[in-house]
Amino acid sequence: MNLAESKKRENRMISIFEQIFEVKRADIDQLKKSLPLDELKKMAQDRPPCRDFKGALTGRECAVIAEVKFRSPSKGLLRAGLDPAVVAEIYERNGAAAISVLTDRPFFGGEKFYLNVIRRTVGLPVLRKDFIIDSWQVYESRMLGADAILLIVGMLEDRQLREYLDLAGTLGLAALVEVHDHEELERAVRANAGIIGINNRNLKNFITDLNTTLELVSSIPGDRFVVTESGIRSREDVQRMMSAGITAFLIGETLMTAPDIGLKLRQLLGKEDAVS
Ligand SMILES: O=C(O)c1ccccc1NCC(=O)[C@H](O)[C@H](O)COP(=O)(O)O
Repeated sequence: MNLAESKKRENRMISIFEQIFEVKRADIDQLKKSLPLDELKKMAQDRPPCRDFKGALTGRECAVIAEVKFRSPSKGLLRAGLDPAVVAEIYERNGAAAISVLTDRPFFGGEKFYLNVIRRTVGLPVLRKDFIIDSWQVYESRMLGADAILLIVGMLEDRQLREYLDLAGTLGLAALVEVHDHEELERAVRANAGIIGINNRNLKNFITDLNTTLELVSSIPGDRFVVTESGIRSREDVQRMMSAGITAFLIGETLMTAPDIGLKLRQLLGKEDAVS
């Protein structure tokens, strides 16, 4: 790809990222009208306690957060005709530590109700993977049955990041705070994020590069838990990250496009012989 082509691609991708933001904003404004915050807060309070997301990841040599992701802006359709609960059950049976669920419909083919359905099917903690840009969505995540939420630093101001982190904590939700470069990492650390996800995917041009994790990991204080996200394709990729001290991996596309999802997960975990 020459420079002009790469610039063109980046501009096209930025516009998708902006579109995601606009669609979310409009969606939330609409939802707030049909479900006022006070009502939502009551519904969120009535939920059973959250499962321990961080606890599920710690103490393992290799913990995979396996993602239920049917399509993506970068790759289009990843998998059709599979029940999300069946996918989650395969993940649990084959050694996943937690499940990540895309709840965005227009760009990722997800649904909010998947959270509850999956949580009732498996015993693992469930991460809501969406674009959180309003505190309303933090309450909504709790109401929908999430045990953890994703906060993307690049989409939030410092004030929002702190507010949503505090709110998540108050509601019993864990927060995976996602960064892609040094500046975002510094902001996440300053905001006191306990679980930091390094996204190997550049959300402006969608290029994935595992070196992103290798470059950032040494700047993360030792008291924070690190997850590497996106672009992990093989056991070799996992081992490369493990040599840098990474023990937790968020993996979507590689699992969702595998002919045998359970086998692929076992291979990534280095347990090819496990019973499916
Ligand atoms: O996956 C995309 O194309 C994408 C595009 C724009 C914003 C976010 C995107 N993905 C969300 C994720 O963070 C991934 O689903 C997750 O890290 C897993 O990545 P992968 O294993 O590469 O599917």
